[in-house]
Parts: sequence; C-alpha cells; structure tokens
Amino acid sequence: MSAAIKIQDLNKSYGDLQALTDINLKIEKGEFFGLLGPNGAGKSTLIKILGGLADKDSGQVSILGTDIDKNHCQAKRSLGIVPQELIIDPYFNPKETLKLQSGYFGIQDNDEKINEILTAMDLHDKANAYARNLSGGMKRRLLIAKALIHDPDIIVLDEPTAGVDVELRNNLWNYIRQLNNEGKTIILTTHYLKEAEALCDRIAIMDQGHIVAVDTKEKLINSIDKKLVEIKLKEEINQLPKAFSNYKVEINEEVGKITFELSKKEIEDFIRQLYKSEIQIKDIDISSAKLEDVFLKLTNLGGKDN
Ligand SMILES: Nc1ncnc2c1ncn2[C@@H]1O[C@H](COP(=O)(O)OP(=O)(O)OP(=O)(O)O)[C@@H](O)[C@H]1O
Repeated sequence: MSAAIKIQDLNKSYGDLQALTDINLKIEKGEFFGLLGPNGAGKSTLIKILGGLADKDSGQVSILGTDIDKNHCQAKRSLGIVPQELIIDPYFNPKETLKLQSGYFGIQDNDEKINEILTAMDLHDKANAYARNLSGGMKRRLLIAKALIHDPDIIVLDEPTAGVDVELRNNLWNYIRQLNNEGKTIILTTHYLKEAEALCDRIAIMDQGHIVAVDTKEKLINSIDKKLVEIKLKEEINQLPKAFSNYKVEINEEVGKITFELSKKEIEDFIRQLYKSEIQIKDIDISSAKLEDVFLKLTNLGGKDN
C-alpha cells in the first residue's frame, strides 16, 4: 500500500541558502502528522514543494504513490494545502471563491458541500460578503475552506490557526479531527506546540533544513528524562534541608512555591526525602516533560548549538 507522502533525499536551496538538506520522510495514510520547527527551519518550503509551488533541486516526492515529477496534476488533486500567507482575491465573496476553486478541479453544482464547509468554518453568515471586508481570522478560515472544497485525501495546514481566536480554533480542530477520523491524512505545521501535542500522532521536528527527529508524540516526550515537581508550602522557609541540595530547584517566594526538576530515577528518592523532611506541604503537583521541552532540546531555539 502506498504512503500518503513519501519523500526521498530531497534537497532545496535558494541561491546560497540550503533550505532543505537530505530530507527523508514517510507519512502514512490516515495519520495526523505534525511538522514542527523554529522560523526558517524549512517547513513551508517542504509544503510548497509538495504543492508544486517551489521546485526541488533533487530527490523524489510521491503523493499517494504518484511521483510529482511524473503526474503532478494527479498528485495535486490529492492535496488540499492551506498556505501560511493570507492571499485571497478581494473581489469575490466566500461563496464565489469556493465556486471558483471548485471549478479549477472540474467540480460543479456542489452548493451543498460549499454550505457545509462555510458552516464548519463559521463563515455561513459571511457567505456573500466581499472577501476584502473579512477579518484576518475569517480570511484564514476561508483559505481552509478553499483547500477542502475538492475533498482532498491529504490536507496540509501551514499555520492554520495564526490569528484565529480560541473558540473558533476549537471548532476548526473539531472539524479537522472529524475529517481525520473519516480517513483523511492531516499534515500540520504550527508554532502552537500545545496544539500539536494535543492533535498529532507522529511528529517530525525540523531545524535549519534538516529533520532532527521523527517519532510518535509519546516516544518524543519520553525521550526527555525530566519531571517537574511543584510544591506549595504551608509556611515560608528560608532554606531547604540539606537532603535536597542535589536537586535542581527553583524557589518562587512570592507565591510560596518550590519547583524541582527531576530525572525519572530521582523521583523515588525525592519522595522519600520529602517524607522525612520537616517541610509543611500545602499542595504538590508532578508533571512530565512536554513537547515544548523536546522542541527546545532539539532545535537551535534551545541553544543546542551553543
Ligand atoms: N523564496 C525564497 N527565496 C529565498 N529564500 C527563501 C525563500 N523562501 C524561504 N526562504 C528561506 O528558506 C529558509 C526556510 O524557510 P521556510 O519558509 O521554509 O521556513 P519555515 O520553517 O516555514 O519558517 P516559518 O516558521 O517562519 O514559516 C529560510 O531561511 C528562508 O529565509
């Protein structure tokens, strides 16, 4: 069975700048896949190559088994790409925009589908408003609607929720999740790591044109040997008992909170010490590493190169 996306030895440069270096990546059908990385990592370039909006220097890319060099039209039909840039024709209203977009794919008489998508994107009451009068968040949702109108098997969302407010963002994710449950492959780039953590099954982290990690969300998070233990104290203390001197600790006197950073091995010992100590505890909270910790460890944002 062919993968949704298969990328082999892909390279892309802009003049002297190597934007993508030896990218190899396979995304299976039906995955909710996250493509993460700091600004300039190469995510949009990769997406543009998938959509035929940028030429690669070398390598192979196939979409549902179709090589984009051999049959780009067919490959393109399988994809619905929501670009990062808010480019919308200002002279058409959302309904006309979606009709026009359907026409590019030879689809006619799809008013029902258009209405369904406009409703899902909470744009039904703006269906006949000029696109130039839409807010930034509405334009972004119209771009999403445009990408979905030809019912593609693979939906690529490049920063789809930038500028979209929280409630609508939740509606949008519910709709995208539903599409994923129906079997669509979703590829998402976002700077909202919490969103990626909540939504994606597998994640690739890119940095400076390279893929530096690709794995399930759980495995990536488990690769960080860190637990955060937050303790709220009943009473203020000036100094922690000696038994805690080996642990990395942060004291926030203002809110009477002590935060320890522990490896998984240290936890048992720590709890024993806590029990023995004279510290009066009001509340305790233990949390595992987050996707953000993985991201910071693996990319230049976390000072990896310093
Ligand atoms: N058309 C272009 N011409 C020249 N350089 C470009 C062009 N497009 C992108 N780049 C450069 O290629 C590199 C990768 O950019 P890209 O937009 O793919 O990154 P990104 O991961 O999508 O970043 P962001 O999170 O900011 O969207 C960057 O250094 C960028 O400056």
